[in-house]
Amino acid sequence: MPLRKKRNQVHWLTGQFCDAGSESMYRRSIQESVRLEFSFSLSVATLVFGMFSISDYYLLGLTRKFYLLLTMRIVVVSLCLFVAFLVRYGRGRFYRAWLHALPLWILATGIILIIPLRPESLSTQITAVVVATMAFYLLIPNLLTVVVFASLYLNIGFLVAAVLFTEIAPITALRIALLLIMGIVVGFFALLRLESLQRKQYALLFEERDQNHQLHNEIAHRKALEEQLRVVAERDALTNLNNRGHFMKLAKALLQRSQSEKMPFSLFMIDVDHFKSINDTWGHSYGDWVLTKIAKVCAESLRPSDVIGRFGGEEFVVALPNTNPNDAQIIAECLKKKVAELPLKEEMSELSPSVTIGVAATNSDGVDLDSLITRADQMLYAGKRGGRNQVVVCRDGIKEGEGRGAFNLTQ
Ligand SMILES: Nc1nc2c(ncn2[C@@H]2O[C@H](COP(=O)(O)OP(=O)(O)OP(=O)(O)O)[C@@H](O)[C@H]2O)c(=O)[nH]1
Repeated sequence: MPLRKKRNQVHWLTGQFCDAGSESMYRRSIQESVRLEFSFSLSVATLVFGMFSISDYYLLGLTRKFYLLLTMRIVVVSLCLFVAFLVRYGRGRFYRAWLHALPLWILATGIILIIPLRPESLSTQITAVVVATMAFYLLIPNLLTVVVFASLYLNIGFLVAAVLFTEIAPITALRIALLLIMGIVVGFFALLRLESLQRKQYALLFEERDQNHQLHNEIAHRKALEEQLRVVAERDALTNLNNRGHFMKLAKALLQRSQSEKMPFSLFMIDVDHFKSINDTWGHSYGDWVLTKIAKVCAESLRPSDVIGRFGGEEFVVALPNTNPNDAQIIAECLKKKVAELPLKEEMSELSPSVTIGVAATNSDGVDLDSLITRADQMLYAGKRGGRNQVVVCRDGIKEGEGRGAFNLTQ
């Protein structure tokens, strides 16, 4: 049998979970409602018990027996109401589980005590005992064992009192006993069914909650996987920048938007100078480290609206929407400066990293991303040919100047 099914198995005789852990968990979950229901049912039952003083008065008048009965009823009602209060509101040491059993025994004692005080009312008391037994079972749910013992005490005590204090024939005693047994049996099976149904319902709810939880975890796991896949599909593993494909997608959208809004758009091609010699001198892992540092400083120097990607090898590409050539040059110069100031590892102290940046800018509708990249690439190679470590700007296909200071703004 699967473990969960075994844990949720309900005992045929007690109506409780066979597994102690499940039972105590179930009890904890219903504790508050049991306390509320119990104190309410008990208060109503004891008040009804107290109201029988009216019939006592009509039958006995203001006699000694009436006063005795009245005193007994007042004591029973007061005690039971006090216990009902403790069960409902008692916290910590003022609340104990056995408080649920106590008032039932007090009430049962009260009912039994009526027989010696009013033996002539035996037939009425038989009805009262049957009704009280049913009330114990039906109005006080989730306490089957408590109720079983209290009802046995009530019924056996009542039968003994009836035999001792009334002069009934043995056959009548037997008939009363059978009637009382009937009440107990009906009450017991009614509550047993209720107890077992409630637990089965609880187990189903719990199972459902369990499955929901598993589903929730599964969804979270799939989302994390999706996110990982997205990162793999969109990001460059070394620098964590957009990879070439994703960059192209984002940059195309930015260019289209700039063109539809009639705003300028600029593009950088950035290439690390003499990167091969870095690899050759310090090894590939140091080369990787320098690449990630440069990628980081570039990404951090840009505006949130700009998009940067690794184009391949030691080459990066940046799309700058709403950026005219003048601003693009200022930004590119700033990037170049930051790369030159990069703090490096101690053993690389003689290295002064630099980048060459080719900049292409456009204002017109007809230019597509690929031709802009080609232009920026041409500027980059012009910069490399011109001695590296410089920014070369071209706008709308017209190369404006090379390096700092050689920048012509004429369109
Ligand atoms: N460590 C490392 N090296 C790479 C990576 N991608 C490309 N490279 C190396 O980068 C070097 C690029 O060399 P070149 O194309 O000759 O360019 P360069 O040495 O930077 O010279 P210039 O660009 O002309 O200044 C090659 O040696 C590649 O192997 C990478 O992800 N990690």
